[in-house]
Amino acid sequence: MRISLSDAGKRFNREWIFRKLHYSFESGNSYAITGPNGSGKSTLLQAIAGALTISEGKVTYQLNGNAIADDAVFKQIAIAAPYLELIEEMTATEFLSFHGGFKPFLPNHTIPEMLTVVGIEKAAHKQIRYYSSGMKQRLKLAQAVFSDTPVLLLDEPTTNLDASGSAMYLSLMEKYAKDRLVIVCSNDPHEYVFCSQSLDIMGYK
Ligand SMILES: Nc1ncnc2c1ncn2[C@@H]1O[C@H](COP(=O)(O)OP(=O)(O)OP(=O)(O)O)[C@@H](O)[C@H]1O
Repeated sequence: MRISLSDAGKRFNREWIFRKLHYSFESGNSYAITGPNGSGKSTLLQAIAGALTISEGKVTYQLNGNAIADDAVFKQIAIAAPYLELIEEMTATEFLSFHGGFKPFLPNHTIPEMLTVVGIEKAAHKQIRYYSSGMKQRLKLAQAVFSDTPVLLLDEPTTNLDASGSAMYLSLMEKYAKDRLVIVCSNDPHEYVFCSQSLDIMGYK
């Protein structure tokens, strides 16, 4: 998978968040998008995900050398981000099962196994509304990381996680980031320690 931005720019009202961004993201690599609070990391990630229309330039997607239509892109991308809501009325088991109906999970991974890996197996049948913020974050990571997609987008992946949760996240990356295209938006070097490439959004103002 290859995601290319050419001359990409995004403006909210009169303010350019980023501009003249030429960059290609390729499978087998992990990228960090860095920059201070409010600099536009999440905005850029949303543009990469195809969830936000850019104001100028182009975002294109290629799988094995073939262009992917914009409306087929979502099947290729899994994302975990603070602004993406869980369905609070569901249990974690129901939520992952519902999600798996749209986007299959990696083969040979059952829902109980996924919940065990992220450490919330005891709450498998508890409604998400009663989860702590760290438990919700663990569920978001499970949903994204175990999706069978070539692209994995993570915005502030260790938000609300304790030390064991942060270690769990890094071991997930060690196991499930290889061969995929992973992009992490972060201010915290611990979250992107495994990334080989980094893009400082302040260079595109
Ligand atoms: N829908 C919107 N309408 C107007 N302005 C917006 C909108 N979304 C984001 N912004 C602005 O765009 C800028 C970049 O926000 P963004 O959330 O992308 O930054 P960030 O680098 O991810 O920040 P943080 O590190 O705090 O998460 C901010 O000034 C923000 O107020």
